[in-house]
Amino acid sequence: MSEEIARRGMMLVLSSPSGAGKTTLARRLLEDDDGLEMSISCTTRPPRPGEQEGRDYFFVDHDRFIEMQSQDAFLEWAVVFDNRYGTPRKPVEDALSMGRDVLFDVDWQGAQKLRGNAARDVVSVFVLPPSARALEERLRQRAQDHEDVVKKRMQGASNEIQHWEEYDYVIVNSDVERSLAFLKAVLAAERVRRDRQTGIDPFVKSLLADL
Ligand SMILES: Nc1nc2c(ncn2[C@@H]2O[C@H](COP(=O)(O)OP(=O)(O)O)[C@@H](O)[C@H]2O)c(=O)[nH]1
Ligand SMILES: Nc1ncnc2c1ncn2[C@@H]1O[C@H](COP(=O)(O)OP(=O)(O)O)[C@@H](O)[C@H]1O
Repeated sequence: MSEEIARRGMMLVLSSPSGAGKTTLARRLLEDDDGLEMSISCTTRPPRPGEQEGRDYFFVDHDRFIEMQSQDAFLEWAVVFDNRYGTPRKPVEDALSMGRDVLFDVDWQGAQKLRGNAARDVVSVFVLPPSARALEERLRQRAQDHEDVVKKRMQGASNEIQHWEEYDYVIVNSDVERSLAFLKAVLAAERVRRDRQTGIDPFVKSLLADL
């Protein structure tokens, strides 16, 4: 059984313009997959209604964020829509060393930095909205951001989408169930990549020895 064979954990990176649906997809994927854990970022952005400390983000003030930067506590960090966002280093390193997979919801800058640190371990997926109108509707339907925040995110969408070609996989998120099925397929296929299965070589050797 392939489950018994040791392998390195992967970093599954999801990016999209704000509102395309990556948070929704990430939550669903985490519910259905025990081998995957979320990298919870720190942010200086204020919490939205319903967001929980330690589940959605660690909400920190600007000074604390700068302090963490100076302590090298982030695997990567970036400024997005005037706020700072950063990936705490330790939980990711611990999970990967235990062969667990880690899911990241980061922008194109974060994806570039993670690839720069560990290209072999990164599998990246870009999520596109089916249309500009759908994106705007989703941003408004979320109804948790003020109008000027929605406008800023619509304006930022083209900038984020410019980077779609840097990603391994691209999913047009028309229907959540369909997109989720694609994401699960990516995860399943990437888990059985030969070079990710560190235990496959000794396994094959012992198999051959028993023949
Ligand atoms: N580089 C980087 N980007 C992040 C991090 N956490 C969140 N982001 C990105 O910051 C952007 C804004 O996130 P957020 O304010 O939660 O709004 P959302 O786009 O509607 O989910 C999104 O593109 C996220 O992917 C992080 O730790 N590092
Ligand atoms: N495939 C989809 N079809 C319709 N609405 C969607 C779809 N995916 C997400 N949404 C909705 O769009 C809004 C933005 O989704 P969210 O996951 O918060 O996006 P992101 O994390 O990319 O900013 C939410 O209200 C969510 O319920």
